[in-house]
Amino acid sequence: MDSNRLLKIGLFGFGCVGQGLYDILAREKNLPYQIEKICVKDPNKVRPLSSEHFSFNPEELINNDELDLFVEAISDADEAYDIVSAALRKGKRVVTANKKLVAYHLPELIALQQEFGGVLLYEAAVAGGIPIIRAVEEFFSNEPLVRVHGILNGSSNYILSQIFLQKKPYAEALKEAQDKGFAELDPWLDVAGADSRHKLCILAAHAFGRPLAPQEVAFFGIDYLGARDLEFARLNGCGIKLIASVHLNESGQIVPLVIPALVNETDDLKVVEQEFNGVIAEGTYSGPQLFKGKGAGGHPTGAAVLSDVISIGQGYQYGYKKLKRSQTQPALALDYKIEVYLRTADPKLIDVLEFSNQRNIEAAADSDSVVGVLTLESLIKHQDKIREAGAFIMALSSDFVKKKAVKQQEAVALT
Ligand SMILES: NC(=O)C1=CN([C@@H]2O[C@H](COP(=O)(O)OP(=O)(O)OC[C@H]3O[C@@H](n4cnc5c(N)ncnc54)[C@H](OP(=O)(O)O)[C@@H]3O)[C@@H](O)[C@H]2O)C=CC1
Ligand SMILES: N[C@@H](CC=O)C(=O)O
Repeated sequence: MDSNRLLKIGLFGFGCVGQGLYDILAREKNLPYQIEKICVKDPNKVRPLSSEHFSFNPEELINNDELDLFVEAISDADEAYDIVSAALRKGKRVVTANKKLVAYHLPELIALQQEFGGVLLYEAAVAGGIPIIRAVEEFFSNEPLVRVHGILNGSSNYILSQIFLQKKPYAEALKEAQDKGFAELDPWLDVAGADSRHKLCILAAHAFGRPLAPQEVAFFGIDYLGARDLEFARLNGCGIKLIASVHLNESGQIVPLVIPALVNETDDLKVVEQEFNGVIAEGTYSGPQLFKGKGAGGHPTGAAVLSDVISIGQGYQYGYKKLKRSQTQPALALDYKIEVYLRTADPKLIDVLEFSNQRNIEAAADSDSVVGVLTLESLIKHQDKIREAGAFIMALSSDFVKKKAVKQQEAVALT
């Protein structure tokens, strides 16, 4: 292939991410890439480009052999799966930003690449503009990682910043995250922790050679955060961040979890505000390194997609080095213990969870708050009950390790 030739891109999706990529390519005129055709869904939508740029039929793009590579940036993970797997079956090169698609189908997507000779990159799917997949895949390819943890969802981090720094109500902050294009089409994915879970599953494959199925990972979010929880955090001199974390315990078993956590002033993640993400990759020898950058938004995500486009154009593909080297797949460390705070209107939930070292923090007319120790098994098993009860649960530290002194809380009136 002529290395100076303009490479033609077939783009799926022209929302926040698709337009972000388009805009960057329009500004960076020296790059030998051109978006040739864009597939979207709604024929009645008013577009910023003329109609000849668009198609409403994914197959028209997939079957167009003049296109050199594809970028998939649509909002529907199931339809994205159809598009990406069809393109890989034709041996095409594909870049996707869709974390749910990758988290649910990674082993199959790897197999499709091997069988048909296509390539799939997805840097934008985890932590937006931060090159964290490339860092754990390449920089840490030989150094064992102790832990990877951090803030992987820009919308919920934006909401928490607005609540803590600007004292805005939750609903207003969520609306802003949606208006700015940070949130998923279904924002439950962001605020309930499901989007962070998808990203954690992908990270675990590259960091520990252990692709996690989303069903294996317990997830909790900020959707039930209330005034009493904010007061509890403030009383302890802490903020709250939505943390996704994965590490191996002393027996080599894996501990994945998504859960809000208290962060104090000395926590490296405390400085990560607004739509930024922060990921700490802790190498056995290199120690902890904080990667901080914009986790959502058209330009940061478009830039990550563009980096993949350029890399794929230059022949790069993931080596899945740790995955290929791993002899056995670590089991979940079900007996792993984690210190948490729980506030619930259903006192029976506290009994069901089987806390150890339980201490009562507050008994109010409408809810009880306790701190204590729960096992990973209890969190996995009872996560639906916790959600259904509308309870708010958070870890007492962002790495689940450092013990925190928790002050007794006076009853505070809900505002
Ligand atoms: N927003 C962000 O900051 C980030 C988003 N992502 C991921 O990137 C992807 C896109 O997100 P985002 O740009 O925010 O989403 P938007 O909702 O802004 O845009 C989605 C686009 O997908 C198109 N679309 C939906 N279904 C289909 C379909 N079946 N066929 C063709 N086109 C379709 C829509 O078409 P139409 O215009 O006709 O409605 C729209 O153009 C998602 O997977 C998201 O999780 C990843 C990182 C960051
Ligand atoms: N909705 C996501 C977008 C990027 O992945 C987020 O808020 O982080």
